[in-house]
Amino acid sequence: MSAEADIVLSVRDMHVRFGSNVVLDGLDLDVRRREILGFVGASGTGKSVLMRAILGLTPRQAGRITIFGHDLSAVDDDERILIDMRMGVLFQHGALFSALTVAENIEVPMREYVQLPPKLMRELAIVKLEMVGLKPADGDKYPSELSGGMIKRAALARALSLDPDIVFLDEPTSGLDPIGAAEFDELIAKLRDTMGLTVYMVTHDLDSLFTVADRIAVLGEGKVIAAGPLSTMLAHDNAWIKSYFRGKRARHIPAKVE
Ligand SMILES: Nc1ncnc2c1ncn2[C@@H]1O[C@H](COP(=O)(O)OP(=O)(O)OP(=O)(O)O)[C@@H](O)[C@H]1O
Repeated sequence: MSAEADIVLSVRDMHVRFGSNVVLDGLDLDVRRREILGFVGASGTGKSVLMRAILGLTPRQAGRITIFGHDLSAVDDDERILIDMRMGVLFQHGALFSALTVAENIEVPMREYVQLPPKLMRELAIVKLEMVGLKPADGDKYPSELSGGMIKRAALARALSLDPDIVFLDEPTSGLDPIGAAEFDELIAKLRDTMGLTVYMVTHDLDSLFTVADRIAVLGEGKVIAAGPLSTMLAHDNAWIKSYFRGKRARHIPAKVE
């Protein structure tokens, strides 16, 4: 496979601003098939904006997004729907519908994109629940009856509803205790290994970056200022990257340097 074919998502010269606030200023990024890419940057640098712009939820002033080989500005509505079906999203805080049960939440993308008999949708929802380590009976619960970790898992099950090729995770371990966060990281790695998923993960969680990210991209001043494995970050001389990866909080974590 050529290096180009191995790129699932590429962003070129992305510009996003809100009024005079320039957030993304000529950003380039590549995401490779089956990798777990950790995306980091100081608070407010535009990580969520970039993710939302890739998903078409935030307008961009300029830039080319190519996903699964399709230039997004050149696809028609039908092609766009097929592309959207191949992308799963876990928004920060889970964002489940509170009036729906967990199983109904997982069925939302199925109802939106494919016509399936209700019984089959329920069976598929239960398969997704089991994939993320929840029990079939959890499907009948409402989000308010779940722990924080269960909400993240349920939201992940919903992101996996249509068997996507890539999932976008916005701070998936925020709000979890260290054990819960480590279990969630393990789950993401397992799903990548078993389903061949590509994972785009915005995170502030150093443990996640040290343990499951294959590559890390750092956002600063509207651009990706560094991208590579952890070893690249640990050797980088940019001041923010140095203090983030080699600062006081990082030094206790045993690094898995390649
Ligand atoms: N809809 C919007 N309208 C106006 N400004 C916005 C909008 N969305 C984001 N911004 C601005 O874009 C900038 C980047 O925000 P963003 O949420 O992407 O940061 P982030 O890197 O994800 O931060 P954090 O790590 O704190 O979540 C901020 O200055 C924010 O105020």
